[in-house]
Amino acid sequence: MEDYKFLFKVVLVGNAGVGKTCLVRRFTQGLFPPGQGATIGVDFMIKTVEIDNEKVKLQIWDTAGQERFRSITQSYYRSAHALILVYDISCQPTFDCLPDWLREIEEYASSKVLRVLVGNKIDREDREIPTHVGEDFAQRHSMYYLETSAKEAENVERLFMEIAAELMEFENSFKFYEIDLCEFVCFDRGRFQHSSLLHEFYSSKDSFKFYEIDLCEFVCCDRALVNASRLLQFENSFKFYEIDLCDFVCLDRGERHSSVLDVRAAFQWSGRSVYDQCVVAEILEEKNGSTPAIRRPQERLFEGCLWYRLQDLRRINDDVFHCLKASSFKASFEFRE
Ligand SMILES: Nc1nc2c(ncn2[C@@H]2O[C@H](COP(=O)(O)OP(=O)(O)OP(=O)(O)O)[C@@H](O)[C@H]2O)c(=O)[nH]1
Repeated sequence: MEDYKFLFKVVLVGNAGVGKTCLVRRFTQGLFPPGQGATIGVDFMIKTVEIDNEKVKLQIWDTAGQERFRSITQSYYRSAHALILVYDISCQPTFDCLPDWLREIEEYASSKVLRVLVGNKIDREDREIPTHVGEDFAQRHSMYYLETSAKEAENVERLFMEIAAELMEFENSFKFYEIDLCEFVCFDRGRFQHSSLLHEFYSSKDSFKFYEIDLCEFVCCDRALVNASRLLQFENSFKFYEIDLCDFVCLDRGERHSSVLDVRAAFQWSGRSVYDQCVVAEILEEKNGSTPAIRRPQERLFEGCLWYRLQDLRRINDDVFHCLKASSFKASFEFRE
C-alpha cells in the first residue's frame, strides 16, 4: 500500500510564459531551470508533503499555456481538486486573459474545485498589475490569492502547502464511513438518471462498490477517499446522508429537517447525540409517516434504514433491486423479502 493518506490533483493553467513550469519545478525540485522551453501538452510531477503528521501526495499537472494545446489541457480540469490560475504581474495581457481562463474553468472543472489565483514574477521591477488589483479580482471570483516568484522561491512552498492543507481540511470535513470494511456509503438525492448513475459507477467497481436508488434518493458507496469529491460535487442539489458502522449519521440537506442542513457544520459539532436523534427521527418518520420516536441500537437502525430504502427501490424498479441484491450488499446484510 502506498504511503500517503491523501492524494490531490493540482492543475496549473494560465497564459504561456507566466511561469507555471518554473513554479512546479521550484516546488518539486527546488530549481529555477534556465532556458525553460514552452510546455507541450501537459507535464506531470509528484511531491508528497506532510501536514499535521499526515502524508499528502500532490499530483501536479503543468499545462501548456499555448492556445493550440487547449483541447488537450481542458481534459485535465475535470478531476482536479485544485486549479492554480497563474498570470505574470509584469505582463498586462496575461492578467487580461483571466476572465477567459475562468470561463474555461467554469465549463470544464468540477464546481467544487479549489481555485487559486497566482501573480507570479514578483521579483521583477517592471510590475504592471498592482497587488490590490490581483486581490480584487480574486475576491470577486471567490479565489485564494497569492503572489509568487519562482525565481526567488518566494511564496512557492507556501502556495502548494496551503492548497494541500485546504484540500485536506475539506476532505476531512466530509467523512465517508466504512460499513463492512469494503464499502463506503453516502446517500444522496439527485437529479441524475438512475440507470446512468448505476452504470457509471458500477463500471468503476473498484472504487465505487454500490449504489442504491429510489424515487427520491440514491445511495452511493465510495470506498476511495480520492473519489469522494466526485460525489460531493452533487451535494448541493441532493439530500445527503452519511453512515458509519459504529455511529449512524444521517445529515439531511433537504427541506424537512432544516436543523441538520449543513454537513460540514454538523461534523464540527462536538457531541454526536444531536444528530443521532435526527437520524432516528427521520427514519421513523419516513417509515411510519408519523411523529418520530427515538432510540434503537445503532446497527439495527442502520440495517433497518437500508432495508427500508431497498424496499422502496423495489417498488420503483425491480431490475435495479435485483441487481443490487445480487451484488455487494449480500456480504454485509441479510435480505428479507
Ligand atoms: N523573473 C522571473 N522570471 C520567471 C519566473 N518564473 C518564470 N520565469 C521565466 O518566465 C519564462 C517562462 O517560464 P515557464 O515556466 O516556462 O512558463 P509557462 O507558464 O510554463 O509557459 P508555457 O509552458 O508555455 O505555458 C522563463 O523564461 C522563466 O525563466 C519568476 O518568478 N521570475
